[in-house]
Amino acid sequence: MSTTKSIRKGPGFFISFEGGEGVGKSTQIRKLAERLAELDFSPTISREPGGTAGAEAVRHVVLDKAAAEPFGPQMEALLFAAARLDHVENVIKPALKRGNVVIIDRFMDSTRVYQGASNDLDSDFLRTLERVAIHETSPDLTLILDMDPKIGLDRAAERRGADVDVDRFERETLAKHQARRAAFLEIAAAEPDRCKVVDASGTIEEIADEIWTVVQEALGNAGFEFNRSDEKVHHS
Ligand SMILES: Nc1ncnc2c1ncn2[C@@H]1O[C@H](COP(=O)(O)OP(=O)(O)O)[C@@H](O)[C@H]1O
Ligand SMILES: Cc1cn([C@H]2C[C@H](O)[C@@H](COP(=O)(O)OP(=O)(O)O)O2)c(=O)[nH]c1=O
Repeated sequence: MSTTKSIRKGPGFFISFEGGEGVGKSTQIRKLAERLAELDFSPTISREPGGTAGAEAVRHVVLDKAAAEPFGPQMEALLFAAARLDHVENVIKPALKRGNVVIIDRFMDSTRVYQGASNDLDSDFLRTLERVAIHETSPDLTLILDMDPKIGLDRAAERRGADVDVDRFERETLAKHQARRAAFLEIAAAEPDRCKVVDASGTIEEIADEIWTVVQEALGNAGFEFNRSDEKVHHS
């Protein structure tokens, strides 16, 4: 374990992880958090929908097929936005203000991709909700983990075990998951400064190394200093 101290300048740094089901977001967030902790960055880690008591309550409802399906797409989009607003105000903004690195498992791009695919919602409505929910708190860096959704769904099924029911978004057809993959890649192409696409089909360590390279560079560009940035951080 490195004893290197990092020097923080100015506000914190906001990283979101995005991508389809089972692409390895939680696994990679854990890995990144370990490496940041070794440099004394003590990251704040959270997920969406969720992260506060209110947002976790929304999560419980919105990911439950039986409970949420009758709501329809508008109410669903409003609930995701409500959960996000609470999370931004009570967790994300305060942590950034303290100078923390904040890592969130899914954020506004998931709404753009998942709710944005609904033909019943116009883009102005979603844009307005996004503005209301996040204000100016958009990620400094978004890591889009990309791979063939078939592999991700198989991994997610394995993780869950055969006896547990799938959540309502995982149930959908492979074609829908392919369309979401394309939608995430479109966002990345439209916002190349914020979004970096990471090939998520390699081993856990290969992907973690790639993410670490991207994050170190982004933090460096944002004015964070690593006292010994050329030294590879030892991790087990
Ligand atoms: N690179 C990888 N290769 C093989 N299995 C992986 C890899 N990354 C994650 N997994 C496994 O796939 C499953 C889904 O990973 P997870 O990180 O929970 O994905 P997500 O958070 O994107 O849904 C877990 O069982 C995890 O251990
Ligand atoms: C944050 C967010 C998630 N979702 C969906 C995507 C996921 O299917 C689900 C969250 O489930 P979760 O189990 O957290 O995701 P993962 O499959 O990546 O481990 O909610 C939306 O539809 N809109 C949103 O704004």
